[in-house]
Amino acid sequence: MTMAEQWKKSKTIGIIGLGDMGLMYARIFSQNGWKVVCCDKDIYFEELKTKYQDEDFEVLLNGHYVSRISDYIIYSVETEFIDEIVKLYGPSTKQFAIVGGQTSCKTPEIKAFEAHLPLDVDIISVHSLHGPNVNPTGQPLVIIDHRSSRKDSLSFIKSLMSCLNSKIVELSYEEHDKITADTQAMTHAAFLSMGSAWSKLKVYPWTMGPNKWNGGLENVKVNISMRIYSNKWHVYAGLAILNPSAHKQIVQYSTSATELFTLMLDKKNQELTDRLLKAKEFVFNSPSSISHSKLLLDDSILEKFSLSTIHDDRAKNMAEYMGDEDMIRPNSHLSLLAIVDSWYQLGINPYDHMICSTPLFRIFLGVSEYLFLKNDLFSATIDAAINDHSFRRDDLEFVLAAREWSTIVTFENFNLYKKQFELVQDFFKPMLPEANKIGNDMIKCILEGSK
Ligand SMILES: NC(=O)C1=CN([C@@H]2O[C@H](COP(=O)(O)OP(=O)(O)OC[C@H]3O[C@@H](n4cnc5c(N)ncnc54)[C@H](OP(=O)(O)O)[C@@H]3O)[C@@H](O)[C@H]2O)C=CC1
Ligand SMILES: O=C(O)C(=O)Cc1ccc(O)cc1
Repeated sequence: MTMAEQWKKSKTIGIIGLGDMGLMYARIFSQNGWKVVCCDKDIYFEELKTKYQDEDFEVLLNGHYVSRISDYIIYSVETEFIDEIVKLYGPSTKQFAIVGGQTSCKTPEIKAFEAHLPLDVDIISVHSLHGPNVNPTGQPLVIIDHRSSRKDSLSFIKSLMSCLNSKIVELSYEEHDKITADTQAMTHAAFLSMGSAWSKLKVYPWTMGPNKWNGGLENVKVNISMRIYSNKWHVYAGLAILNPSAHKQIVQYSTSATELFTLMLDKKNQELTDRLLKAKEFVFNSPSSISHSKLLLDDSILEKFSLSTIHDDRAKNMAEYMGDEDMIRPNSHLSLLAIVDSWYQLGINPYDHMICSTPLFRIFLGVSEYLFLKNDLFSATIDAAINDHSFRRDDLEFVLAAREWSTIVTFENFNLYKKQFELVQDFFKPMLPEANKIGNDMIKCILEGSK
């Protein structure tokens, strides 16, 4: 019998926190032959026991029961509460077990483990860089071997994780937080701000008719923003507020959006063009970027993923029929210009982080790349930014929203984050199930195309 087979027979995997990610892990591990025990809060015990009675994993009363019998325990709980939860159950950890977490930000998680776990316990943490509705196959999975005193601890965790078929990336917790601040924090700031702006304007952008918010790039903005607002607020709050490296990136994003918008208002065409060309050169044409293959996310692939009931062919026909020469109005794409400007201002080469990126980050980079490298689109965008006022109100709300999010994160205000997030979420609530379906199809199509 191989070591992997022996571990499968002899080891118990414990999961504390049976929410979206905990459930995904519990299902995959148990369906692959591992013995899995899980829990959520004590108060949900009866409900969850009944709900999951036909699953291959077992639900226990609470984290004490899970901890005392498990050889590897994964805390899959809100980042904000990791310290108090590890403090509560950590002392019940089985002797010589291994403990890890799934939280999106590793500094508080590792600090909690160091503070509250017995010294005989090894610490090996994980982070699947995708949401619960994405197939883990081929997606990055970070493993952080922070403290292992036994030679086969890491091999055991890798053997367990191999059933996810993800791409394993080994990092320290500091490297993890630095990279995810560069990738996730700014990506989320952008899409959160788009959603906030639309909700302030009280528009569902996909209903605006054939010539506004129409086409592949707009579909990406809408679908990803809706996807983020379908998720739980604490996921985004935790990784933005608690990651020591993330604040600077989020503030830079709002500063870039403000400064670019000011150049547009002042009609400083040359200054805007020069600034964007410098950013373009740095992000897409520097020697290290050129060595990375481009994502080539084509507008035409994305056209069909619209929430609108008017599809693009019909939209074009209708615009022609109505004699609208311009058809789809060029957008200033402020949200995309601002992300590339932010990378440039912070000296971040986004391609360096590809091995450790989430699907949303890759898609955001892919559409930004498309905008900047397709010359006619790039110049039409700058022209629209200066001369076309049809997106001015949207851009103004977008800038205000970006600044609002950056202030909330800077002041580390979880309460305000929750309120602001849920206000927008409520506005879009009726559309979220449909948006999620289309978003999933879009992401699946893009990920399959990029393999
Ligand atoms: N969703 C995503 O896309 C991803 C999330 N992550 C990270 O994974 C972690 C879990 O996220 P996710 O599954 O989405 O969030 P969920 O809110 O769905 O799951 C967290 C669960 O932990 C429960 N919980 C809280 N306190 C305790 C406790 N004392 N004992 C047992 N369970 C407890 C929560 O209960 P209650 O709701 O009552 O508080 C909730 O059911 C987070 O840190 C997140 O940042 C990582 C990758 C992707
Ligand atoms: O892809 C994204 O950025 C998501 O929104 C899903 C997500 C959220 C939190 C994580 O820690 C990892 C992935």
